[in-house]
Amino acid sequence: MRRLFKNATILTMTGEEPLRNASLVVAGAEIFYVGTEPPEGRYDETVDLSGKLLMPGLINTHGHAAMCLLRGYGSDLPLQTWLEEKMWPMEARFGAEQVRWGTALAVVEMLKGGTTLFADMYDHMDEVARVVEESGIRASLCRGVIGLGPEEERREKLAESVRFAEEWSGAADGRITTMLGPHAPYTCPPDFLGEFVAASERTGAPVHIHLSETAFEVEQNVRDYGARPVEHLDKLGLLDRPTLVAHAVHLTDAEIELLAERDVKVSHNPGSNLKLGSGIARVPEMLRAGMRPSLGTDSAASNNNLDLLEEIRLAALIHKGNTLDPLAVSASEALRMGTLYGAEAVFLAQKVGTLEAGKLADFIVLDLSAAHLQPQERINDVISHVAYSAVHSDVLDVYVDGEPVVRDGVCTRLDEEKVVARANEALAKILG
Ligand SMILES: CSC[C@H]1O[C@@H](n2cnc3c(O)ncnc32)[C@H](O)[C@@H]1O
Ligand SMILES: [Zn+2]
Repeated sequence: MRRLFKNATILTMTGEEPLRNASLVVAGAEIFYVGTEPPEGRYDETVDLSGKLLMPGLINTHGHAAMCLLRGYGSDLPLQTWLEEKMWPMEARFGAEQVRWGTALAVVEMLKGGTTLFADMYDHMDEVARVVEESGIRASLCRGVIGLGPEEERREKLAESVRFAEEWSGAADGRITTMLGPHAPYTCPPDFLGEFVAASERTGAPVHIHLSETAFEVEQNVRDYGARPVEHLDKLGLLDRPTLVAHAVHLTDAEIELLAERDVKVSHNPGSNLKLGSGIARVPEMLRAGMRPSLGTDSAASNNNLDLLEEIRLAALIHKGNTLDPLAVSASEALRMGTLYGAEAVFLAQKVGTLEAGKLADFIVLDLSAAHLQPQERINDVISHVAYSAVHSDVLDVYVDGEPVVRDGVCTRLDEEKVVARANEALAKILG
């Protein structure tokens, strides 16, 4: 299948300037051409994108999709209370059905908001993978493991994490990649984390873990293990593995240097960190140290949505306010965080994250006609429009692997009405 998208404003995310009156040619799952002089030839489909913007799909690098079922439950609590008194007791009642429909609900929301790739850490991951297969989205998945139980249970969970990573890697025509998911240094004892390091060495799977999300967690780690979480993980050899850390809010200068040196990938989750009162990550310092932090929503229970455009806007705003520096995170940097740096964070930068010939055709089309995106004269910067003004309902079409998964704001492969009904039923069942 060859498709020509023409007359668009295109943000390739390879340079600063948008291309005007530009074209994108997709052949099969790949981008064949992007620029202003499309090759002559026959196309199976030609799409006129006058008045529209075409850009790489958004990449959500940290979340727990099935927790969509817990949206609006347990709000306004700090992380530890929220987890221990609200989330974990409810999650203990989740089975495959809750994870399946909670995840489907999340995927509908993410796709419609322009997310083409999400990273997920949860239980019953076979269900999550099946939703990814069916919906057409791309995902980096790991079985999240809390290692606070008895030895036997821990061993089973680690084995399950490895089985999942090996069995699903490359599934759904390559749309699924996998990682190992020890939940956090405060839920996985050091010897257990060491076993994840060994499993990562053996399988080649990267590690996805929560890190230094709250001041409490850092103090607890010092009390329990005599080191802050970053040093703790480094001593265990975990940071020598390809690693994605979620949050990384409470870091010292030396820790930022170390994470940069180890090429550790960060998922910055501004919405969740604000809602749980965890703090504001030192993103400007990370950028100055040469790191390329990506963006995540975390779950809908702590955010309360899965809207990457909103995280881009938050990232571009909160660090200016926090540092009193309007240059702290620019609009174009925030857009890179939501696209290219996201691809790097899930180790897929060779394949997605920018629009370039040879890369996979994961892209979105935004309608620029709404009042809140005007005017569009020479002085009005389209990058600024996307970062500060665009909202999820501006997303018209979403393509993954060159195939439309959202058209005119409607999911092509998931039935939204059915997903909403089943998600509500699945939650009702466990509430009794
Ligand atoms: C073991 S599966 C994942 C596990 O993570 C929990 N979770 C959700 N949000 C957060 C967060 O912000 N920090 C730490 N842990 C979080 C979720 O409830 C699952 O149990
Ligand atoms: Zn999380």
